[in-house]
Amino acid sequence: MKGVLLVNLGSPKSTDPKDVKKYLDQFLMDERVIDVPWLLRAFIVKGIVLNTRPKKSAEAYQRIWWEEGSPLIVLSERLQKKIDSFTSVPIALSMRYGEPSIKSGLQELVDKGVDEVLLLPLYPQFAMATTETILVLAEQLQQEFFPQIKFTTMPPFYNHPDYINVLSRSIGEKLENLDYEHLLFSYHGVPERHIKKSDITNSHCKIDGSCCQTPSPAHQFCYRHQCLETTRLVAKTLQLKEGTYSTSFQSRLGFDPWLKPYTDRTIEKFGLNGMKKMAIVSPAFVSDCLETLDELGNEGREIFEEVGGEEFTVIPCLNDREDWVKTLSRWIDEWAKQPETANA
Ligand SMILES: C=CC1=C(C)c2cc3[nH]c(cc4nc(cc5[nH]c(cc1n2)c(C)c5CCC(=O)O)C(CCC(=O)O)=C4C)c(C)c3C=C
Ligand SMILES: [Fe+2]
Ligand SMILES: [Fe+2]
Repeated sequence: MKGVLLVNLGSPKSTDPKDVKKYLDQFLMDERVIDVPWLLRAFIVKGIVLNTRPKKSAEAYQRIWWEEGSPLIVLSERLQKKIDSFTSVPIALSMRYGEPSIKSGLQELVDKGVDEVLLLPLYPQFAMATTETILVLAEQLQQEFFPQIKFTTMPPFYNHPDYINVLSRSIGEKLENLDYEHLLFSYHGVPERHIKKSDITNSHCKIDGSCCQTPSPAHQFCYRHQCLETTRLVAKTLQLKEGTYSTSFQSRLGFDPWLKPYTDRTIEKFGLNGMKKMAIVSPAFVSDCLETLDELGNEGREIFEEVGGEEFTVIPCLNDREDWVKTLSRWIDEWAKQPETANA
């Protein structure tokens, strides 16, 4: 029998700094997130980051936490429940870090008689730190605990016409009655090194002005290309005028170069240049989370207002909006109708 595992990033169990520390430890010790040799990673994470960041991050989580729990988890659960009501395929929800784990999600499906699983990472664009780490862990778990399971993986949907239509509609609805000067597409950043590591041609990705616009097999795994494509396709769908929108990358950590331009500096530059009204959307996430609610909704707004900006509109993620639920349900049903596949 076929079943689906939706996988999102995960959040700490609570806003207690101890739980935040445990979550950050699991997250940042992942070799696909901080991709340096284990000893150096342990020194950076356990010796430096975990001594300072949990308190600050816990305060940020406190600002956005809901009565039911972490927004990212609550919104992912709502999405799962709604998809469940549209399709007869069993659907489980897991988080890559924290709970519910990928192991428990697979067990839930196996207990229902599932032996063919569609892994559906809830990330539109491929990244080593998101999609790849989910697939690697799922395969490890399969080998160790679930040898009877066959996996199929949903490819990144950054340019899928259904996704682009839903995303464009969600943005269009917000912009319709909004007086704004610029729409910023702000994607979660990654270190530039990650882009080069994922380049299957070993030579294409220069992270310059043009590599992501030059066709290449590297783009199957190029996070930067995929983000720029999402922006381009939405702008085309909404007929946004050149110069009224742009792309930036948020949430950098550490001192290595990350994808540029950086969102915080871009917002600041806009305000310093006299912009008064801007809107921002974050299509690397399908569920609102710390990075949209606090980093954009609080910190981003503060930066803009400090340099003279007046209106800062954060467009929500797709969350559990009906057209998104129906799109995912349709993708799932289409996959479920296909004949059984070999182990992917
Ligand atoms: C080296 C560090 C990080 C990389 C690389 C990275 C990539 C990456 N992350 C997301 C999605 C999310 N990240 C979130 C939080 C978050 N991310 C990092 C670090 C890296 N992310 C940290 C340390 C944190 C924790 C918060 C903090 O302390 O500031 C979240 C929010 C989680 C939540 O609970 O709401 C999401 C979602 C993507 C898509 C990505 C690469 C493309
Ligand atoms: Fe992150
Ligand atoms: Fe590229």
